[in-house]
Amino acid sequence: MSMALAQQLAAQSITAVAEGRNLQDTLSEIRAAHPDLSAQESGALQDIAYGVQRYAGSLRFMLAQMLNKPITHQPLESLLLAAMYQLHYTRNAPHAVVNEAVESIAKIGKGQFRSFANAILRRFLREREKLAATCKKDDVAKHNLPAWWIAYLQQHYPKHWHNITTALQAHPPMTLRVNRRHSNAEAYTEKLAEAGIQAKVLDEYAVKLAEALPVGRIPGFSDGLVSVQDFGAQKAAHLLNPKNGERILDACAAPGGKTGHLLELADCNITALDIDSVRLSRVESNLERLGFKNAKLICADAQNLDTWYDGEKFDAILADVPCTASGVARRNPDIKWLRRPGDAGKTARQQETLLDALWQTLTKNGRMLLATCSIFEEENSRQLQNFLNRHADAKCIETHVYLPNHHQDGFYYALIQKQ
Ligand SMILES: C[S@@+](CC[C@H](N)C(=O)[O-])C[C@H]1O[C@@H](n2cnc3c(N)ncnc32)[C@H](O)[C@@H]1O
Repeated sequence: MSMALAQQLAAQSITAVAEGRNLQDTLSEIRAAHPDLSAQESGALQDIAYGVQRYAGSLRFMLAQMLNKPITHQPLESLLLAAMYQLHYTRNAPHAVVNEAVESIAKIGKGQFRSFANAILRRFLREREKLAATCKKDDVAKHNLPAWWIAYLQQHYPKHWHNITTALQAHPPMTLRVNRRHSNAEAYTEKLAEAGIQAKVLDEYAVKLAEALPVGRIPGFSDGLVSVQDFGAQKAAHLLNPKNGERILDACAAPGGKTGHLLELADCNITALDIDSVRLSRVESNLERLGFKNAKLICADAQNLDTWYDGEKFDAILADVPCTASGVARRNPDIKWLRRPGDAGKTARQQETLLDALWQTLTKNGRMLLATCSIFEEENSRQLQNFLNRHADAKCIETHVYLPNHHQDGFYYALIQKQ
């Protein structure tokens, strides 16, 4: 494999995120432009690209400690960060990492950065333990979160903020939901053990793998025996509690993790809606894999009722509305650096319009579950309160805040009933 290529492409992704672009989309574009990447190169690209975002606070801080003035050339900084990540967090041969990065950097501009890059990376090799120790003195470097985000957590979660920051920089767990129509967590864990895969039972139908695996290696995945779904996300369908024969709307359904779970729980009539046709096609393939053929899939903007609603009310609605995704930032670590302090307020206003439209389609005594994968209160408790203030016929039945920890991501749920 060419380490230089993986490093260069990862550096491209670091530059893209620094310019405000989403990492996942950027990596899809990079892969599409390099169809000949080997599986190993693609894996290395993924590891460096995600790793740098996960630890960008400390990597940038350590880089700054070695500079007299900030680097203003983004591609140069990106290649240095990619190499520093490899030196500090991977087992790649250090001298190969440095040599490849210096050669790539030498090709930037007129080659004026070669000796500078060589000096920086060799110094990092010698002094990285000492530099890493200095990260403890800087909050952004220590928690790998922007200062405003740390301040927000300290203010809103005075008892838990430290655990949250620790969870947000860890690698996310890989959790499976066992399809109750076929098996359960105990029995499936035995199947995993036979395949030499270590796992822990979290509840009757949830299993956490000791290590993340490609889905192709998960026994029974392609036959719908299990789905990959975070433990916190698995709470949603239980809270909505679907019953046989009910008419249920999954209003923001893609990629269909919760749609499949609702159908595993009851033989209900599901309408799964999503604004994004590409993402909606993933709902279709997920349901097909699980063997559910009767869901009605609609590509539409849920708030434009004229375009999709047939006038027949729903017994229950899952409103898994788009949000800042602050609760799942460890799965998409670029989010930490892309979000801005006012973003939760902005998404909350978009959610508001969506929730008001959906409320009109709910039957009397019906229930709507407001769900977000956020830990920002604007999108959660404040959103709920504002909703209750606007709708005299709405009553909150229960709320749940799941903070990110070693078992689950961060989620918020509010079950609201129509009076
Ligand atoms: C948090 S994700 C949903 C995750 C999904 N419920 C699951 O469990 O797999 C939010 C989804 O809302 C969709 N969305 C955003 N705005 C929408 C709108 N106005 N109408 C319908 N879907 C929308 C997005 O395309 C995205 O797929």
